[in-house]
Amino acid sequence: MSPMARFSPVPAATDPAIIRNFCIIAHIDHGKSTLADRMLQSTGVVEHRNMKAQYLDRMDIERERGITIKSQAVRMPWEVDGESYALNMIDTPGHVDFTYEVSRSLAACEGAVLLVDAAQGIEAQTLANLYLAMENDLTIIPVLNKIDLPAAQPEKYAEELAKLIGGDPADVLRVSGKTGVGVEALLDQIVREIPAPQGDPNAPARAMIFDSVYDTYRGVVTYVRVIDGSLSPRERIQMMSTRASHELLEIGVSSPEPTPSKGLGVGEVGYLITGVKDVRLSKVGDTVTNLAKPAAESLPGYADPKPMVFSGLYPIDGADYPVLRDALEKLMLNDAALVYEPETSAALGFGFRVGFLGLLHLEITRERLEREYNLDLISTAPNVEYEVTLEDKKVVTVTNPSEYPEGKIKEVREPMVSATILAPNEFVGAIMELCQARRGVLGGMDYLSEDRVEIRYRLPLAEIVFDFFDILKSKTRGYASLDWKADGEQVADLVKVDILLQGEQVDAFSSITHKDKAYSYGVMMTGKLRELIPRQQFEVPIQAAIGSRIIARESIRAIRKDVLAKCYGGDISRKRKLLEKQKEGKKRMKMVGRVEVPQEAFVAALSSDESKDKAKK
Ligand SMILES: Nc1nc2c(ncn2[C@@H]2O[C@H](COP(=O)(O)OP(=O)(O)OP(=O)(O)O)[C@@H](O)[C@H]2O)c(=O)[nH]1
Repeated sequence: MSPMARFSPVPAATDPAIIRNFCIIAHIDHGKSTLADRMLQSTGVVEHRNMKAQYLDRMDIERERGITIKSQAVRMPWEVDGESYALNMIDTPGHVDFTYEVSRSLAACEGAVLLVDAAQGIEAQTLANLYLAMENDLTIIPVLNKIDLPAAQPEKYAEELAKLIGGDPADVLRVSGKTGVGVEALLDQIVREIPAPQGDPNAPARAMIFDSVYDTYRGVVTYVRVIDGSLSPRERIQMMSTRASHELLEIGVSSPEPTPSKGLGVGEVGYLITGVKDVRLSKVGDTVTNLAKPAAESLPGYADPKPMVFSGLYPIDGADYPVLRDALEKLMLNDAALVYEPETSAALGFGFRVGFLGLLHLEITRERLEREYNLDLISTAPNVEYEVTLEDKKVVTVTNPSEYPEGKIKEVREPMVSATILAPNEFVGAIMELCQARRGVLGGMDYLSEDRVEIRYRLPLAEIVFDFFDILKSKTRGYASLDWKADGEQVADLVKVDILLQGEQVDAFSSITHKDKAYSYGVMMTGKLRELIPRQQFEVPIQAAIGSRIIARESIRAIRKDVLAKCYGGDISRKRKLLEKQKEGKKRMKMVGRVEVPQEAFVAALSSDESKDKAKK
């Protein structure tokens, strides 16, 4: 059958009975975006010749890295037994940093396609997403993808999947997003199994915002799912959390290009444009209602995304500070999860302390700043947020090691996560060893099948957020998968390690670490700096210290050479020339006390190898 054979136009007035709202949930790389592409083709909304891989991933970075960052919603027509239906598909991101996007998308659906790679089986985010879908009472359609792969084991994994959600392995659909096999049967199944949306068409309008995106030409485009009532163009709407009202300039559906419509009714998914310029005014999780006839109660919202990782961003060239400030302001219009505030560092000058959802979010933001705004940036070593209680009971929140209070400290609390790791049995020992070394506490262990195990640990966020996943992957030959979520905080034995150059503290290198790891951080950093800082006219001691106690020490020997030595002839103009030349070179140096530190030393010392690996992915 040709891809166009089953095409029928989107029905004009959408009766909720023919609407199906669904999302595709999966572990990263199990093929969501590829399957979404194939559905767009099968339903005829994207013609074959216009098709490009990952149609819905519009940002350059998304395409290059092959990952989905922003969710998208598309409406597709589909016919079953001679009846026309409107399917709203919401594509969701898969990386753990963006879990909050998944939960928002789920709340807009009645059903979810649970996609599992037929060559990999269930992974940690398969479970995490499945649990999220179950919490939202969604109908789950289990599907094995990539059955075209020679390594696919559909029988084995159908059984695993059926056992997990309760059902018959024969009911697990088998598809290939690559070849298109089984995709039409899946679309039929979506129509048959996922319930039509229910809502009161005569009630005051209530629509839930599940995404909002900044567009340079159109301002903020807000994606909503209508629960009750309807919204029409030109009416005034109200955001229920802030009571702010706006005029609806345009309303429509994405199919997949934005197509204006006469309105959106119960169960429909579409977009709104109000001329608002800041995504924070169109908050995800908020309820949109009609200003003239407002709803009494808003829909249950979801939590605001909370930044987990903080890092200082500094322009290498101090003159770029205003460019960085404007760039962050613009990025924030499009990224409600990004938070920042100005900060100054004695070593690095003026910059910003920025909060991110995770390391991938940090890397992507930094890359966008450098690429889209032509900036060269130094990012300081990332850290989590600590809560410090002083002897006088005052509580200080620390997102930057240099803010760590000097006074008498009663206790320090650090954020914790509960982590789930899935791996083949043979790696249990290696995984436990790693988690133990990261101060983890075993929560439990379950066998999913005879050769796959789910291990649960409670760990400090700081131990898991930076290089944990890379190490886990290498210890398990790439077989383990990891998912985690925030899980309160705990009191811990933490200290601040300072790095001193010739007795002068360099704030950019300070770090908050567990007491047991302070020594190794000190040794690592002093060693790195000894390599990176050139020799000076005098000897430079490099020390690592906790308070006034020195825990590691290196030193850079002095150079003997005196630049003026060769001018003993006393020619004053030659002397001056030499000194001028030296001054030029010094411009690219930062002075820390009397020590000249080249800009590159900061960049190299602060860029950990693991973040470079991430950037390559
Ligand atoms: N052989 C084969 N490869 C597939 C199939 N579906 C996807 N792939 C490949 O699997 C990889 C990941 O696919 P994506 O569609 O980008 O995965 P995703 O789940 O959307 O990834 P995120 O958006 O990052 O969560 C790509 O290299 C695809 O080409 C399939 O049915 N068969």
